[in-house]
Order: sequence, then structure tokens, then C-alpha cells
Amino acid sequence: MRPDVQRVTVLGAGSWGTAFAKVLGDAGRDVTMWARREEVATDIRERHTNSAYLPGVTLPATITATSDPAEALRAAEAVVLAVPSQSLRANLTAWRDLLPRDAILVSLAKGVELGTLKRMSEVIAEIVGIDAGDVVVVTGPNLAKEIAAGQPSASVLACADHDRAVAIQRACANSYFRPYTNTDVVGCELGGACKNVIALSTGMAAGLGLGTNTMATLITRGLAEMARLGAKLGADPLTFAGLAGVGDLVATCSSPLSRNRTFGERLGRGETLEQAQAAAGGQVAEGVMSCSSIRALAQSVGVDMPITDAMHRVCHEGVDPRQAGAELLGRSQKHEWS
Ligand SMILES: NC(=O)C1=CN([C@@H]2O[C@H](COP(=O)(O)OP(=O)(O)OC[C@H]3O[C@@H](n4cnc5c(N)ncnc54)[C@H](O)[C@@H]3O)[C@@H](O)[C@H]2O)C=CC1
Ligand SMILES: O=C(CO)COP(=O)(O)O
Repeated sequence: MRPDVQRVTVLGAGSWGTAFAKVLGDAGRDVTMWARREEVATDIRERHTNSAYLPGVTLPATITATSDPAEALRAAEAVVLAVPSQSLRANLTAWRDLLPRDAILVSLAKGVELGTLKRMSEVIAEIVGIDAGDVVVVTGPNLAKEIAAGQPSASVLACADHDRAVAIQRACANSYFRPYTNTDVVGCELGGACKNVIALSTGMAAGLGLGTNTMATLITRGLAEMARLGAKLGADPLTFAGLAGVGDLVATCSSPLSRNRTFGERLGRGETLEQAQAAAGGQVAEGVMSCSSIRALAQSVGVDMPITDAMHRVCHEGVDPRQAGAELLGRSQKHEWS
């Protein structure tokens, strides 16, 4: 068994980075956060709030913050990467030489990289020069605002090295946050990335004025297509029945707190991509980029993902959401599991 992890650095002070830092702080860890903007670091360090991302939330006084990555990383036993998927490579490349040897690397990002079509643990492994199996992936139904409010939630810590997952499990478990371990990194990461795209589609349906049957259909058929991709890439199909699959799909596809669902809703109401992006206020809706990378990944292994394909065409090819919906319904008839 690995020794207890006490000093944790969280790189990224957005919604989830901050909420996860609070989880760790409430679990008794010493947490240092890195924020891109000094005013966010000052807010956290001096006022114990992050009013830019989680207004109204008081953070544990034990959490400190800096905008200097070298200072943030000094003496870290675990490093939590909490920046959006498409910017992870650039950020991590800048941090690589500052990472303490032997620190456990933890990934919060839910996406697939455009171009390389790599999952986040693969991107991290490539940049840092470690085995992807040594990265701990955090995923599951974890809407940042609810967790920051101390509402009960479970999560999955996926890592091929069970000892590392257990070390992070012990570091973040607290009275409202219950982390489970899992060794199926491929399934857990794909679940987290794919559900953002399906949440775009349920939001879009809501924006078009459609009801619960449509949402349930998209969630269930979305689950079918992500499980199909996972199975092809070596994931355990059971993973998609768990927190990283159904759990996160239900939370993200149905909650008004989800940025992806909200983004889709705006597109469904007739806003343009640029208008929806402006309304997101700088916060990331990962599905908007991941619909393209996941579609390309699925095509590269010959897997059919019609909802993901539809979201790519709405977001990036100017297809009207109504038209995309009509095309989904007009596809050839088939068996539920074929
Ligand atoms: N917010 C949530 O409820 C949850 C988010 N996630 C995932 O965690 C990851 C991070 O999400 P959030 O913290 O919510 O994002 P956010 O948009 O709230 O914050 C992103 C953070 O990354 C920093 N950053 C550094 N380089 C950046 C760049 N080039 N472009 C944009 N931001 C940059 C920003 O300054 C900010 O501190 C995403 O992959 C997201 O899907 C996962 C579970 C829950
Ligand atoms: O991943 C999430 C919940 O598990 C957060 O979803 P959004 O990024 O859509 O807000």
C-alpha cells in the first residue's frame, strides 16, 4: 500500500478544479491551487472564495492559491490537472519540468483531443513520459456546483495501478464525496467524454420544446453508442452501466447546471454557435469540440455513433437542429442491439 497523500496541488481554478480542491480540503488534505489569473488566486488565498467560478461558496481556509506554477507544484505528492481537454497539452508541456518526481498525476478533464484522438491519460503519458496506466482519472456524476455545496455524490477513480487509485481515494473521500476505484480507464474516460456530446443533444431537444421521452431516448441511445465505441476500444461494457456511464449521463443530460446541456439548449432555441459560446462566459462546454474528435475516433475504428455525428454536423457544419433530429429518426430500421 502507498503512503497517505497529504499535499495536493490542483492546476486550474475553474468550476471543477475549485470544487475538487474543496473536496480534498474537506477531506483534510493540504491543497495548493494554481490559477491562470492572479486575481482568482488572490480571491482564493485571501478571501477563501472563487467568485469568478463558484460564487457564494466558502472554501476551507487550508486551501491556498498562486498564479506561479513553480510555487504551486513545490512539494506536491499528487497533482490534479483541472484544465479543459483541448488546452491540457499546452498547459502540461509548460508544467512538465516542474512536476515533482513520483507525484501521482490525476486527471479531471472529460474529453478526447482533436487531431491526435487521444484520451486525456494518453496525452498526459505522452507529454510527461510515463505509462498511461499510472494516471488516475476522476469521472462520474459530479456537477461542480452541487459538490461545492456539499451535496452527496459518488465518483470513480480509474487507474490501471490499483494502489494509486486507492491512494487518491483515501485522499479525497469525505462525508459528502464517495469515490469508488475502477481499473477500466478506457471505459471511464470514454464515458466522461462521450456523455458531454449526448448532453448537447438533450439540451438541444429541450430547446426545441421536446419532452421527457425524447430526453430518455437520447440518453439511452447515447449510452448504446458510447458503449459500442468503448467495447471496440477494449473497455469493459459494464463500466457504462456504472457511475462513469449511466450515472454521468443522467446527471449531465438532465441538469440545468450542465454547461453542455445549456449550450445545446441555446442551439436548439436557434442561437448560433458564437452566441452560445459568448453566453457560456468563458466556461468550457467540452462536447462542442469532443463531438468532432469522438466522431473521428469512432470512424477510425468503424463504429457508428449517429447522435455524436449529428452533434458534429449541427455545431460545425451549420445543420439545423430540427433537420439533424429528423435525420436521426429517418435512419434505416434496426434491432435495438445490432
Ligand atoms: N464543472 C463541472 O461540473 C465538471 C467539469 N469536469 C471537467 O473538468 C475539466 C475542467 O472543467 P472546469 O473546471 O469546469 O472548467 P472551467 O471552464 O470552469 O475552468 C477551466 C480552468 O482552466 C483554466 N485554463 C487554463 N488554460 C486554459 C485554456 N487554454 N483555455 C481555457 N481555460 C484554461 C481556466 O483559467 C480555468 O481556471 C473539463 O474537462 C470538464 O469537462 C468534470 C466534472 C465536473
Ligand atoms: O461533467 C460534468 C458532470 O459530471 C459537468 O458537466 P458540464 O461540463 O456539462 O457542466
